[in-house]
Amino acid sequence: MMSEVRVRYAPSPTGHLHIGNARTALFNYLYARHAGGKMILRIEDTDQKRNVENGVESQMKYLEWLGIDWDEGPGRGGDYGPYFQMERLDLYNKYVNELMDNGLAYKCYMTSEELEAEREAQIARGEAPRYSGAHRNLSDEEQAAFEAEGRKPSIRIRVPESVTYKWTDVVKGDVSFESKDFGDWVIVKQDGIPTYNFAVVVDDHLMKISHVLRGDDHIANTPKQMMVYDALGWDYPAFGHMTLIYNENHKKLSKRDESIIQFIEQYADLGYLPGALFNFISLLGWSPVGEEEIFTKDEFIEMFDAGRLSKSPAVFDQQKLAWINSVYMKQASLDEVVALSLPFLQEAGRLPNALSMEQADWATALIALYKEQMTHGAEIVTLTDLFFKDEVEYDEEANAVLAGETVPAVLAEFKAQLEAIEDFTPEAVKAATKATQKATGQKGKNLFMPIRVATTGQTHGPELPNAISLIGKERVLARLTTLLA
Ligand SMILES: Nc1ncnc2c1ncn2[C@@H]1O[C@H](COP(=O)(O)OP(=O)(O)OP(=O)(O)O)[C@@H](O)[C@H]1O
Repeated sequence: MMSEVRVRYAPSPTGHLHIGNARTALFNYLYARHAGGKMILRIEDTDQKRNVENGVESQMKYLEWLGIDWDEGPGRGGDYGPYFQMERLDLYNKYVNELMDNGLAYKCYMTSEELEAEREAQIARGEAPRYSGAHRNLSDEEQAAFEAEGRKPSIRIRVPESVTYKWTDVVKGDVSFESKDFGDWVIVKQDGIPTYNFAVVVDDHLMKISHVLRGDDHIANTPKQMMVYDALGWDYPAFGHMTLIYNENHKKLSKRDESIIQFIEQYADLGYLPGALFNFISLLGWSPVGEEEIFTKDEFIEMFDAGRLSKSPAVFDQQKLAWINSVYMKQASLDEVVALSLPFLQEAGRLPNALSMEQADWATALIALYKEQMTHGAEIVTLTDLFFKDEVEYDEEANAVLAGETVPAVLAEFKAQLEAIEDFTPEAVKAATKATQKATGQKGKNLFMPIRVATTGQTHGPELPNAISLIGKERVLARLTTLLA
């Protein structure tokens, strides 16, 4: 019987969740859910200098926002809270001691200055720098002397001399590394905290992880981790190293890159829909069979096949994300799109926070007008600019339309028709347009373009009678008066 599929997403809380991290989390999630297995979240917080405030909360909050959940953990604020490595130090120590007792790990007292000098000398000799093994075989007396000097040891694993570490990677196929290319490396730092590559192995083993799926920035860590599996007599999990997500300048997305909008939180704050992000990220470095690109989460779970993971890096294309989000906005109900967009109009001071019934109806009609073309919630503010100001600006294209010979007659008639309207509804505006056509003999482009441009300042835009009705009688008449003066 195949053992249960158990995967994990293991971020360091050194920043916020970006599109690249989220892709790694999401593929683990799809892999687990497709196989009916388990997903585990583990926070790798041992590099304490690099941890940022709220890093953990933010990682968890935006995984959940995306719809990625996990199955077990000791809990922090809930049954399924993640595992935290800093809460597991005793466990790591137990295995460090086991290796020390077996002679597979040892104390090294070299200072950072001594290590640096060793490195420089190796580089000067044209050798690849690596730990020389100087403290591999210290006697008890030598160790005691270093202790007496007040030196604090780190602990290094003994790397075997000529072992080939090879595995069949879920993504990359056969991969191998030679042990001779590694010096004995540190498993416990001088401050007593285990290093990443050691803690990961203890955790992956104890958490019974069956498949380690991570970004290929980790590929050179895998042979080191295999050394720990071997030293502790444990079986390896399957490894899969997914290609990374690059930005449009072909640089790896990194938590520290502030030049592009790349954090999930930023997209949530801009009024993107979680389902759209989930859909978009699922297509980064993975493709379903066929041309279709819009799928629900359940469909992705059903279809997911690690054999279709791409072998070349995927580029994060913000325009494609905007397009996918616009598809989701079209599919969403008007209520959902209003709930998503209205707060942006309120934050921008366009509408009060507490709306009267009339204001709420007006805002709903306004948002409905743009629902089909919006790419995200925040965009409503710029899209609807013309509804909130008295004067509109006419650009070159607009002025060219307004310079038409028959335009003054059309606008004068239209203005007269609007003045007579009592209830300024889209239907009434439509009727006024018809009446203008009759009175002036102008139709088609010659009728609609001057009216559209004069009232909105734009040559393209949403449903015209609705837009004019929402701009309001007073403002529309003022615009026409200014133009006709
Ligand atoms: N650009 C990326 N594309 C895909 N996966 C990534 C990318 N960057 C990181 N990952 C993956 O995200 C997971 C969490 O990694 P980690 O928390 O170290 O984030 P990080 O973004 O690499 O951090 P930093 O940029 O600060 O080094 C790892 O599996 C890593 O391989």
